[in-house]
Amino acid sequence: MATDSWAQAVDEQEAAAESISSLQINEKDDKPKDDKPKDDKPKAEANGAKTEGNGNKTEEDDKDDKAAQSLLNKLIRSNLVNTTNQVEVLQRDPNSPLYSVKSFEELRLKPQLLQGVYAMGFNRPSKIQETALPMMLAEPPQNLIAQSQSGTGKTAAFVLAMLSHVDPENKWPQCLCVSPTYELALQTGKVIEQMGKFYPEVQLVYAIRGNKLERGTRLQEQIVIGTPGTVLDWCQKLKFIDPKKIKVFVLDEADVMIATQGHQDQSIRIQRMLPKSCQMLLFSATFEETVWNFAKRIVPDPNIIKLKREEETLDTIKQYYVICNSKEEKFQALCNIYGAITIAQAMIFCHTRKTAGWLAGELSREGHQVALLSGEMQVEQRAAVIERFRDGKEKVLVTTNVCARGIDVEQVSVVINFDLPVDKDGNPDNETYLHRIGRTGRFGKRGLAINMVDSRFSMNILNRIQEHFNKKIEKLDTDDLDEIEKIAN
Ligand SMILES: Nc1ncnc2c1ncn2[C@@H]1O[C@H](COP(=O)(O)OP(=O)(O)OP(=O)(O)O)[C@@H](O)[C@H]1O
Repeated sequence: MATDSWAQAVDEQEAAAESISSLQINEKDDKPKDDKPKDDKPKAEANGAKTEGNGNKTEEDDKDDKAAQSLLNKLIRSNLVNTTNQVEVLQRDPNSPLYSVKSFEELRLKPQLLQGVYAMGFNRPSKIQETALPMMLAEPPQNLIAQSQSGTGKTAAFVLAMLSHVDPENKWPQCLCVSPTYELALQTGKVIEQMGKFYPEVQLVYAIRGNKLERGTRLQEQIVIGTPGTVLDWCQKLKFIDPKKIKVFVLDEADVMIATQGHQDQSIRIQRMLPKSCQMLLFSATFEETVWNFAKRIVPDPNIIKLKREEETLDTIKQYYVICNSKEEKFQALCNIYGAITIAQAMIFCHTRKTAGWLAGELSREGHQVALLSGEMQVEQRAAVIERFRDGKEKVLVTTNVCARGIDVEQVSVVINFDLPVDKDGNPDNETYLHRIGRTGRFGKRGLAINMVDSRFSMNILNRIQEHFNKKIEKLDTDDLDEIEKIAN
């Protein structure tokens, strides 16, 4: 599909890739192992708690790590790594974000919650769960700003923290969790319901548009999950919640809550109503530097879990790019991919509603079961589309950025960037890129991310994304079916 007009751009691409390889070598040689600024040192680390990437390993730990690594290598060599036991293998690989040395029992969860965790099929905590939970459950409560790769169990971590902190005897809201979208609030609410299944004394209420309560209501539910506007109304105007009684405040997808003007105003106004003693927990897979600094300013004395740039991408998600010359060629490439590999479910991201609508139409004509989701739809409609997709009623979801974050659908094996994510100034939107590709490869599953490049401009965006994450994105020729087949193995 590549044409001559692309030759130069491809050369630039390959040159960029080469410079990435050499960058990697330099990074290893020159960069200090821990590049966190000194004052970022988590309090809990000082207390002896283990945090990601700390240097306090004992010889015994090293031996364990080596043994785990050697077991992993053996398993890989003997082809035992398949999708069913992959999570288990990753949980024993010290380099994986799913690695843990503790069991859920050791995290001292209430028996009802332990039962909930096991009923959800979780065997061991992930790295973020193992690291963040002791910090979140410590007494006196400590604030936390935490970053961990997409799909590594952040939601489960802060849900367990909220459920642990609730006093079921007290019939009023004690934990407040704010999500950027209606769909995400619903999804997180589901996790609270599942995890709290054996803890029926704890109740949950959704502060989302459409949930109209009578004036004068005083909520009895201990956990409130919602979107910032409605939560603010419930605290301030309608007084359904007494903010002074809130013990835990969670900002999910914290970077977008801070970076988006409207969300930021509302979140800060909510925060100002909370008591000084209220624990603040901020979670996201991405924190751009300025947002990170802002977060540190608004959260008093926080514990910090931060990824190094090269840790942000997941090795379980293989990334490719395809060169095309028009949207029709991109569509053809997509058909070739579908013709060559079995795709359980796919999410396809477009830059505009118009392209998304066009693409959904073309895919339907080809016989695919397609769902279309874009920003102009009513939130309830959007939630219904996601629910159908989650249930497998449609196999392809064509969407814009509205769905880039947080949505957790295990069966998504491929993410296609039909258009690469750019911000309003035409620069690469690295954070959105990471969130989009993170819709696949959930909790150790393998995933494919395929980027469609259709101009010199988008080639440049792709190069800059590679440079940002210091991660090579391989070229894929979608005219060669054997080559496509290979990437799925
Ligand atoms: N310890 C665990 N063992 C097995 N599966 C888990 C565990 N923790 C979470 N999961 C599952 O992994 C998937 C991803 O988890 P979750 O949605 O919490 O990730 P996340 O880090 O919040 O993702 P995102 O960054 O996309 O918001 C979910 O389907 C969840 O049920």
